[in-house]
Amino acid sequence: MKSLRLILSSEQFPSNNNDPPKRYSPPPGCLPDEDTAKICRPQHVTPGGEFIPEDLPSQQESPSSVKSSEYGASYKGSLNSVRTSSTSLMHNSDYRVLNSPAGTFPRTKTNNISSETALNSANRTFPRSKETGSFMPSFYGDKSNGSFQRNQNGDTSSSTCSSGSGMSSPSFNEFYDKLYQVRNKMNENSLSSPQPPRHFKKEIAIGEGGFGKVFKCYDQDTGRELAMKEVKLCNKNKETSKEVKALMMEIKLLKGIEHQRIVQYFGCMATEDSLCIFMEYMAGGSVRKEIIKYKGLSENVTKRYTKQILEGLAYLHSFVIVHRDIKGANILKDPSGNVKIADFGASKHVQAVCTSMGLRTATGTPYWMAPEVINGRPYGRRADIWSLGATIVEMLTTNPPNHDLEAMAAIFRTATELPKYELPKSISQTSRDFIKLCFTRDPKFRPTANELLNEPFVRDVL
Ligand SMILES: Nc1ncnc2c1ncn2[C@@H]1O[C@H](COP(=O)(O)OP(=O)(O)OP(=O)(O)O)[C@@H](O)[C@H]1O
Repeated sequence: MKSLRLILSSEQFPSNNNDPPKRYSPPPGCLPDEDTAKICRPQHVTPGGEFIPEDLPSQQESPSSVKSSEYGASYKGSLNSVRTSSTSLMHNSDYRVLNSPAGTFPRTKTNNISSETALNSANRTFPRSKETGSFMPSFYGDKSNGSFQRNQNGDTSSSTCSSGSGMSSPSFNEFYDKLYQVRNKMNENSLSSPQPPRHFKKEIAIGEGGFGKVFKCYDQDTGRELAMKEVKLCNKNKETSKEVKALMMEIKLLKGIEHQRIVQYFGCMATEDSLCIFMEYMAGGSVRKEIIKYKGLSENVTKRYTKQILEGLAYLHSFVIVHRDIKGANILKDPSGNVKIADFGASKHVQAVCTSMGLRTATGTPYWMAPEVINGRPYGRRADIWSLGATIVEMLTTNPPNHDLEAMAAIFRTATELPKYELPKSISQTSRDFIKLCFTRDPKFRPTANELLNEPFVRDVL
């Protein structure tokens, strides 16, 4: 087992892409000891794959009272480590096995990624390969698809497991119990959360993503305006129905996530030929549009948005939800110029629906993605922090790091090197330091959202 642990830890960051394939799973028949099992245990609690075991706060915080010093881990000293590339304080284990498709990947090869059009078409979400869960060539093998459930005895268990047995340690059950509580809390919240419209009028299309169009809608019973993401259902089959059901379940639960920095889901509806997801209408459109319109944002606006994104992330993370696709296009503005995080939790299901219909949903790029995500390695909430760093670069310069590279080249660069970007000369050292913190290569040393909220870059922003 010791040797297995060594393999596991040596896998964290490949120094060389030519390294031979490595696997997370122990050899057949091998029972994992507790540490190994911790890493190999199927980690996703929901079919959505957003709940990923890691160090939960000893007392799960109330979703409405996210406080700093969450999750026990501290990154203190990591700014120094960023600056000096030397050692940092150790965090508690922050490894998770990611089982589900996630993130972004190139659909088409663009010859000129630096062109606005190329980047726009390339910044959509893409399901990774089911087989590998990785954006890198499939070196790393094994991914499980754990889904969280309680058995009749009230024990928590996972429906599938990549490494087999050894899963009955009390601490695992304790851990899954905590997640179960979080899930229940969401469930409770969702009962009192806003409902989808019963009668509505579809208005103009306000945007289009990789999976369908987004329309403005008018609720004919209440007079409120909403946004509706419509995914066309064609070539339906059994698998499609299953995925649609899973999506609807997930949205029902995600309705329980209510926060001023999060775009509210209202519900979901499936008709014969389409699937509609109702959410809060954000009249200001996406930050991506603002970036393009104004050819980048000022440092002050960037700080303000960053603080608000961090507040939203801290809240999502308190539910152990990893967004996995933080980027300008998923940050939406309300009429007063405040931003909220959109598109969390459901995109994987939407991808699954489209994939089940044989649609090529592959879009997007990995420019915002953390190295551990690209490598198909265990990842968690800190992957969102890396993407936030890329989003800050996007806000300040109009493009994420490595945008001058073709998507595949960018994948390799992110997997092996620090991201390349050039900030305007006028940008302060405080901002530069903050971005570097987000780009802390080792997720163990990367700060959490709550920790970042105490950084000078955002601390005093009103
Ligand atoms: N709730 C909303 N309110 C207002 N506009 C929205 C809302 N949701 C989405 N939009 C607009 O629709 C556009 C497309 O959104 P969508 O989530 O479908 O795609 P995306 O995030 O740009 O790409 P992908 O989902 O493929 O990664 C957004 O960029 C935004 O301009």
